[in-house]
Amino acid sequence: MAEDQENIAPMSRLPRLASPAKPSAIPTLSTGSAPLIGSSNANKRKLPSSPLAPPPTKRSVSGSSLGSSTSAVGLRTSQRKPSGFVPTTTRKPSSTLPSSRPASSLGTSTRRTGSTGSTGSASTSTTAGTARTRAAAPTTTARRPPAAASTNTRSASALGRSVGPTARATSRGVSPGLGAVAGRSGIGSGVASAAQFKSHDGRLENVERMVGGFKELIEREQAKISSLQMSQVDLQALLQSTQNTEREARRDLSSASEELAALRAAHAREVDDFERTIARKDREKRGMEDELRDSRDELSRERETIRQLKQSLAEQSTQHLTLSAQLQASQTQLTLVQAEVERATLSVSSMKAELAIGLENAKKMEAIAEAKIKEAEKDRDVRLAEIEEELRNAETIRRKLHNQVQELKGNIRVFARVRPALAHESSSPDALAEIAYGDERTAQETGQSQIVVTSRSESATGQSREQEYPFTFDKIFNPSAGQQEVFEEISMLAQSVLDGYNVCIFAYGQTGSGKSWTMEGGQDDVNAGMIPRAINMIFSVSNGLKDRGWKYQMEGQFLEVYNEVINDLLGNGQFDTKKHEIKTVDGKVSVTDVVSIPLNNPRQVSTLLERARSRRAVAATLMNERSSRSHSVFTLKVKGENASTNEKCEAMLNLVDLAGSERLEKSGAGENKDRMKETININKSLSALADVIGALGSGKEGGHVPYRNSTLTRLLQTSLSGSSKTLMMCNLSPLSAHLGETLCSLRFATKVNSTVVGQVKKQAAR
Ligand SMILES: Nc1ncnc2c1ncn2[C@@H]1O[C@H](COP(=O)(O)OP(=O)(O)OP(=O)(O)O)[C@@H](O)[C@H]1O
Repeated sequence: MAEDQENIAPMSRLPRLASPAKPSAIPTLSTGSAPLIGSSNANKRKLPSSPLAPPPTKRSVSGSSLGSSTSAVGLRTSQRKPSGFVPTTTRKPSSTLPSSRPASSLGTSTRRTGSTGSTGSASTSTTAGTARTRAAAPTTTARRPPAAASTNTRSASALGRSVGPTARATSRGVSPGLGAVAGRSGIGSGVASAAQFKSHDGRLENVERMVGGFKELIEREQAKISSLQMSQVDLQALLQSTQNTEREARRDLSSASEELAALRAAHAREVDDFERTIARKDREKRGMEDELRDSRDELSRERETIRQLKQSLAEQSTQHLTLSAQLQASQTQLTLVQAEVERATLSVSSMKAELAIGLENAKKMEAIAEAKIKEAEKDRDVRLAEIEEELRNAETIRRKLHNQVQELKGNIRVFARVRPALAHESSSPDALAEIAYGDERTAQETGQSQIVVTSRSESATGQSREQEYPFTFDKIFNPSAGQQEVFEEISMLAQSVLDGYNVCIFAYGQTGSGKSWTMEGGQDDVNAGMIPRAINMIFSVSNGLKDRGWKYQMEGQFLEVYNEVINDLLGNGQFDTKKHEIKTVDGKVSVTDVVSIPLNNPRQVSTLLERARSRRAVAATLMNERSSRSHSVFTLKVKGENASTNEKCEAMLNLVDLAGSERLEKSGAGENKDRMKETININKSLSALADVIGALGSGKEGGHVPYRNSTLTRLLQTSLSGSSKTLMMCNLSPLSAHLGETLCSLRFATKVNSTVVGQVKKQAAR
């Protein structure tokens, strides 16, 4: 049954394979055999992947018969590209031509053929297994073509056997099968069966022919496969050897590379060493060059030195000759000198002996002299003490005499001073007044100086009238007298303050006559006025009196009387707003609330004067651009104490710069009420001063003296009383235009000069 089924199965398939409806069996078979061919072509299909594979057009041009075309294709391919397989297989030996693949493919194709043509799968499997076994054989026996041929023969016979039984089975099976079919159909139609048998036979023949063709084809393919396998083996061997060669080459290359790297490193090291060596050599070379240069320089210097030495040697040789001659002469002279020295040595010895005796005598004389010097020094000290005593006595006598002279001269003395004409005033000769001065010698003999002022005028009848006005004073200074000359005359008076006498010096005169110049003077030392000079002198004398035991304390104040009101010129602020009153306590006049500055040196005085000057009320008038419209009073209070003689004294020096004494119409103040008031007050105070002096000069003991008529006379009361020494400096203008005022001043001064005021008294400190 199984066998029948096996036989029937192929039969049922055959019509599909070679159906009469399909006139062309080959095309049908070729379609049905596609797997076989495809299997064969599977190998071929891989070939086109090779660059050497034939173009597909050629394959399509193959013949219409499958066997012939396939064979032709296979043959053409193998014939056309016998060597083309080598590279292809060489490239893809494992994928393109696996050793087991042909067998497998063949087996597959055989199986399919078997499944197509045979009726039993067992036989097909066996055939296939045989085919696989045989197909595998060429792999191992690839190098034995005859064996392959026999294998092909066996394969072919195997195929033949597999086909044979099939055919036989078919022939056997058909009959029973057909019989059974015929039997079952009940139609015993011999004609139809015979025709079918004939048709089957024809088909079988065709199939057998095709099988024969397939066999040939398979054999050719197997031969090709064998040759390919052989090529593959060769190629694999070649590949193996190539790989080995490559590995060796790589190893060689790697070792060569390592060697090359080592060589390069060594080379680099050598290059570095070489470069370092070159650099070192360069440095050495430069050093050597420098040394060479130095050596050359040294050599040239040495040569120069040698040349100079040679020259010097030549010169010295010449000198040597000269010196040798001189030496010889000197030696001769030395001999003479030595003889002389010997003689001198002898005389020195004798002189030394004399000197020793002389020294002895000198020492004795020195001792005597020292004793005499000490004696003389003692005598000198005694004498000095005597002289100092005499000096002190003389000083005391001098001061007594001085004061006696002052007393004899009278306690009010009058000096007159004519200022020089200023630059702008002496342009015309008529500008100056005619003023004559008495003889200097006569003045020294008599102690009185004369000044004569000549006044020229015309009478009503037109006759020229000339009148001389002579005046005599204690001292008259002409325009050429300087500040120092004037001060020398008043210094003894000012110095009296240190002896305890009140002293008052005031400058009187019209505006612009030189009062301020006389009292304060200019800024420099040469032109310094009476105030700074008197204070300097007092400081200087007081310092000198320190040796005689006197110590002095001094303080200064500076007041101004303006319009009968007292201003403190040393007060605080720009203007003095305090009201000051004059009080008389114990016969001493003092002013309330005024600043009194202790003075320790003359520099403080100059600062004080400057401060007072800046605060002083100065108003411009027609007469003098720096006209002072107030009286200024500088007071220096002096307290002295002598510890050795236990004497004490206290006195004050008043230095007064009076306001201008001109008449009202001359000052030009008539047009200005303030100026008029100033002038009235100035004239009032000056006339009060004249009245006081007149009263004092009247000689009436205990008579009334109008001190209270003006602030000025009240302020100067102490200095104007009989107990003080007073000096009036009458300042005069040299201008003819001021002649009238000059005569007025001279008359006022004469009045004062004629005043004899009591006895000067020394002020004892209380
Ligand atoms: N002896 C002198 N030598 C040189 N110049 C003098 C002399 N006396 C005065 N003068 C000059 O004359 C001018 C007037 O002098 P000063 O101001 O002293 O006059 P005064 O009498 O003080 O006037 P006033 O009353 O207005 O203050 C000043 O310019 C001063 O420098």
